[in-house]
Amino acid sequence: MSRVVKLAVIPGDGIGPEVIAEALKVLDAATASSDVTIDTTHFSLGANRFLETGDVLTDADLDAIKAHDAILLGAVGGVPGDPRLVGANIERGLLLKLRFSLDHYVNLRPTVLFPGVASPLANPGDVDFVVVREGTEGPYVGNGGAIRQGTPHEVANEVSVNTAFGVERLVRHAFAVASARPRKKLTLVHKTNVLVFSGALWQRTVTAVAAEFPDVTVDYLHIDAATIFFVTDPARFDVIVTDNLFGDILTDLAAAISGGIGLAASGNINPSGQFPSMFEPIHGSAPDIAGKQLADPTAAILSVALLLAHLGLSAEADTVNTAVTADMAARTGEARSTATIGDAIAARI
Ligand SMILES: NC(=O)c1ccc[n+]([C@@H]2O[C@H](COP(=O)([O-])OP(=O)(O)OC[C@H]3O[C@@H](n4cnc5c(N)ncnc54)[C@H](O)[C@@H]3O)[C@@H](O)[C@H]2O)c1
Ligand SMILES: CC(C)[C@H](C(=O)O)[C@@H](O)C(=O)O
Ligand SMILES: [Mg+2]
Repeated sequence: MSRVVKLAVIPGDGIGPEVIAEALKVLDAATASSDVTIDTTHFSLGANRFLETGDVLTDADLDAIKAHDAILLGAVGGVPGDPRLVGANIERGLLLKLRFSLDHYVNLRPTVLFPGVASPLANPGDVDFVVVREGTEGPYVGNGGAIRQGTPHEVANEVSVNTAFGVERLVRHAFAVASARPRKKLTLVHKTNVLVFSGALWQRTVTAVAAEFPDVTVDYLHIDAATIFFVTDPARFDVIVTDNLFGDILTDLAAAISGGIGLAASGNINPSGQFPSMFEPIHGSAPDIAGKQLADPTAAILSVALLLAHLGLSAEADTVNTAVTADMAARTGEARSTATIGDAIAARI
């Protein structure tokens, strides 16, 4: 009997719809001859929707999205600084609201330097690591405020919230990821020398959970030193566990050293399965290249592979990864449109 997967698709803004069109093309190809039917529902959400209707994410939208098995998102957000979007809070009111409401506490961001892909580093070595970024806490929670705004005496606070519950469940997940990989190495990245309260909680939690995973080697780096090693010796990393903000910044850097932001995929995972997990390229809506077919859809396509693997469709996920790997190996440096790359990858399936 055929399995039906209900997929919520949020193409979003800017290059989002362009890369999602290619991701869906590849998803179609990967599932065409399997016994899985992907039943997609498109949700028109993002800065454009806000400008048209004033809505960001209604309760009805959220309820409808929750009724799906998984979510595929392109990118949301307008031109940074667009005065019409000031106060709209698309990133917090939409993207972060989805991550928080659907309890996406694991933000999984793999980095692989694929054969044939050029890195800006002279000697990158064998780059193959995964950042396990916390997704529901840190300075992202919106615990802050400002007084005397707009005056020379303004005080603005943005509190980083770290709970024992939130840190422990994420750290345990990261250890499980590390334990399942050949090198079995986990690096905590933080700033324990300055962020002494949250740092102590993260450090203590890693030490405690390590006892459950004696096969995993544990390492620690301060965030500033980690950025050095990302550039000088990225092959040293296997699994990195870190907080929401450090993970955000590190994964754009990870993308840059492994061939560019157009190749970097991610999964916002709710491990319990209570809510649908969400898969998206790490990049944003790239207003500077939107509508020109200049965006690389590979990150969105690799996000489809993560989605398929998460749904237990590992054969289909492998098919997508193999097609992308072959396409990357065959890249000559010649510019190709977004659709040309999508077509080429779909054709390899
Ligand atoms: N997940 C998301 O929806 C998400 C993520 C990041 C940023 N944003 C939002 O997107 C908007 C633009 O943000 P930004 O400019 O800081 O970051 P961005 O990732 O959109 O763009 C940064 C640079 O990378 C390039 N780039 C991005 N994706 C690319 C691709 N697939 N192929 C080739 N080049 C690509 C862009 O052209 C730009 O030069 C903002 O509103 C921001 O808040 C959304
Ligand atoms: C748009 C923004 C809220 C988001 C984040 O900071 O998590 C983005 O940069 C990302 O990396 O997915
Ligand atoms: Mg980011």
